[in-house]
Amino acid sequence: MTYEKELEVALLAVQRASILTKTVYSSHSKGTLSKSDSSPVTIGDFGAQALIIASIKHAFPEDEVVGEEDADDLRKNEDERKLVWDLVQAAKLDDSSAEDKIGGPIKSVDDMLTALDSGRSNGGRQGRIWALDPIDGTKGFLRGGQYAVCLALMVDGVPTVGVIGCPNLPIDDQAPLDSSIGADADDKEGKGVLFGAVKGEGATSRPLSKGALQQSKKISMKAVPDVRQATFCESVEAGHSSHGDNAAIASKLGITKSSVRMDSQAKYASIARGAGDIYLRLPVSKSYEEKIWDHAAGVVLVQEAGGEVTDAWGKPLDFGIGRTLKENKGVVAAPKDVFPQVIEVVKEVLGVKQ
Ligand SMILES: Nc1ncnc2c1ncn2[C@@H]1O[C@H](COP(=O)(O)O)[C@@H](O)[C@H]1OP(=O)(O)O
Ligand SMILES: [Mg+2]
Repeated sequence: MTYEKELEVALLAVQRASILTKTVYSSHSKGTLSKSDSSPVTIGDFGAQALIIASIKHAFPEDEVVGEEDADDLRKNEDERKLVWDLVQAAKLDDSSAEDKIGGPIKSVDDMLTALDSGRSNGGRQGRIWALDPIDGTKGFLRGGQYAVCLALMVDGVPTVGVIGCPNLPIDDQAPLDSSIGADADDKEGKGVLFGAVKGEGATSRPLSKGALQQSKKISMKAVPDVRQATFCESVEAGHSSHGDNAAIASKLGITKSSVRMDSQAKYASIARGAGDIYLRLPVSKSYEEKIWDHAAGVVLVQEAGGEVTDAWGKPLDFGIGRTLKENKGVVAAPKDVFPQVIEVVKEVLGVKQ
């Protein structure tokens, strides 16, 4: 198998960071830091990014990382720095040989800040670059809903390895999907999934709490013989994806079931394992540029599970031009057999609006 070590390191790194996020999620304050309401951040975001970058740099020192966060705030604020350091020290895998593969614990506060700051790559078309969202769907995280820890390796601008940790999704790949799925504060038995995929090698899921590679099961998208029966997923936040356009598209496709709303790349993961079928993310603001870390891992997962992903005009997503998908608008993901039908209707609905 190609990229075997990359997949293993990414799975272990995301597993360890997910353990960290779960402790923050179950705390009363959810680690909220006083930043903007539109783009919230928690101590969990900083801790998870530091742990994951330290893992990558241990295994692949030459690789670059595009990470959502940096260490500027923690360098200025001693109290926040201490909170994150305590979190980072406490997050450990059960298995010490697995810990060794990702470099063991971070040794000092300085090493933590250096790791956190190593996510400043500008991305690009050449070489090996990881895209990292330590907590994707922070609004869902704060609301007590879905969130995801997302990591992808891009090789020459192409998402090639994708790993997503979803602490609040049911382990059961077949569990019926609705907007309230897993959205309870309890850390119930049966929750927490770790998804992985390598280009050309397929996609898998396994319980997040026992991340042994042997436990992985192959996942694939569901066949959709009649698009009218499809389940479509969209953002909870109306500011991230136009609920109106999504509804118009569903109605033109003859879909009568209401949408499943969930935060984060848990949507990509859910359709990849056939719990849902279609993911629509239609632009609300003309100026917003989607970030590569919000999509790279999800795209590998869906492609490897038998799906197709493009922007709202049917253009391939271009991950090779920097930290954002600036040449694309919106995202549409669906199983290959119904994709042409879906994208035609998306273009029709958006075209009518122009
Ligand atoms: N106007 C916007 N359009 C699309 N996505 C957005 C917009 N503003 C923020 N986001 C991003 O959407 C992601 C969450 O998506 P979802 O709705 O699928 O949960 C977040 O990473 C968030 O970025 P940020 O973390 O910078 O706020
Ligand atoms: Mg995000």
